[in-house]
Amino acid sequence: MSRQFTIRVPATSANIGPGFDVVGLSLSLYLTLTVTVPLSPPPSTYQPPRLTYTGEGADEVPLDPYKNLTTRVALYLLRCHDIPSFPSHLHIHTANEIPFGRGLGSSGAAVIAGVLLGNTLARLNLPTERLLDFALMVERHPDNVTAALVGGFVGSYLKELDDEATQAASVPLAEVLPEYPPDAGEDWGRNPPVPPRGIGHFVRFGWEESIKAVAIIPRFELSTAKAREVLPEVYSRKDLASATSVFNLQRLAVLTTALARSPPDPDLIYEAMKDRVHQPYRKTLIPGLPEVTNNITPATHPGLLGICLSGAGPTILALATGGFEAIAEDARKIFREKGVEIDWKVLEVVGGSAVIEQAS
Ligand SMILES: Nc1ncnc2c1ncn2[C@@H]1O[C@H](COP(=O)(O)OP(=O)(O)OP(=O)(O)O)[C@@H](O)[C@H]1O
Ligand SMILES: N[C@@H](CCO)C(=O)O
Repeated sequence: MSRQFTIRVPATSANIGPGFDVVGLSLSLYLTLTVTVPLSPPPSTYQPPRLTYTGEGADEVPLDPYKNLTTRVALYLLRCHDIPSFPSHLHIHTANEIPFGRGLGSSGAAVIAGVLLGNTLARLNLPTERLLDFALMVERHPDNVTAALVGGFVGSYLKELDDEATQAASVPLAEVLPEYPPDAGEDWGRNPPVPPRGIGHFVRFGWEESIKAVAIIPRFELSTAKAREVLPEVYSRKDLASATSVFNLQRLAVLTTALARSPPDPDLIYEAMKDRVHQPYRKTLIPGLPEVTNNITPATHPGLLGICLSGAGPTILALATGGFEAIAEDARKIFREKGVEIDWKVLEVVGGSAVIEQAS
């Protein structure tokens, strides 16, 4: 006899141009975990989870449960609730459609899957806001994880915490997700830091359902860490006064409502999806980025609404109501001139994560 449940987490695109670290959109590519928990495992010795995996990232993802991001996050949640280890003889099969390191929120999805895995295994029934606290202890910008958890077009901020809570939320990642010893047994030493309550806050914006997302996905990986390293450590006073921050704030304020309007207005949205905070710096890592975003416009490509870098890149996200193939194939030509090959998909904006218990 066994208990079986499935966890399904969508891909996400963060930023949508001006909303750096603020907005995210959940998209119809999924990370799916099928979890089997034996109800009466052999009594003899403890057996750690057995991981199997198919799909995107299969050639690089660790199958050791003490090294894999999803299971390490699940163990973090369990240990914060005084549960020292996974149930014995657990089997977790992952089927993944979200490419790694492309700006489609693969790590955010893996973190949310881990939080939901811990929550469901231990039947903790934590509310969404508390699940988000745990996710934010691992992935410290809220845009991807919030959209992956709650779904849709979402804006989020991190609450200003008091000194004690700020310290608790800023512990090094190595303490949240320690390197477990290779001969991991029952005794892990002291428990990891429990997240303060109410770190992340969010709101779901409206979304006009005729708008689809064309993901133009270069065939190379770019880690978020590397794409954050190229951002300036300090923005100048001139940048903050006008050129950068006001430019982005003006556009973001318009964008959050413009994407809910029917029919969507391409002139308004194309301009509102421009950015000066992160994309100009990331072009050094993504050959063809400015050429694609400047040359594919509503005037040249009817149906296009706006175009931006997806998350930390290298994927380009085009929001459109039609003309998908022309948008993607013209982007392909521009990228090819720079020596970059791409794949593309038309994605829907979807709901958030789901956990489905199978009747046993
Ligand atoms: N399903 C998964 N299982 C385990 N680890 C994963 C999984 N998906 C992603 N990861 C880890 O996350 C890394 C990619 O994270 P990274 O933040 O660099 O990019 P991304 O999340 O795909 O893009 P972005 O944050 O810009 O949307 C992978 O190299 C891998 O280490
Ligand atoms: N807001 C993040 C998203 C990537 O995880 C960034 O652009 O770096």
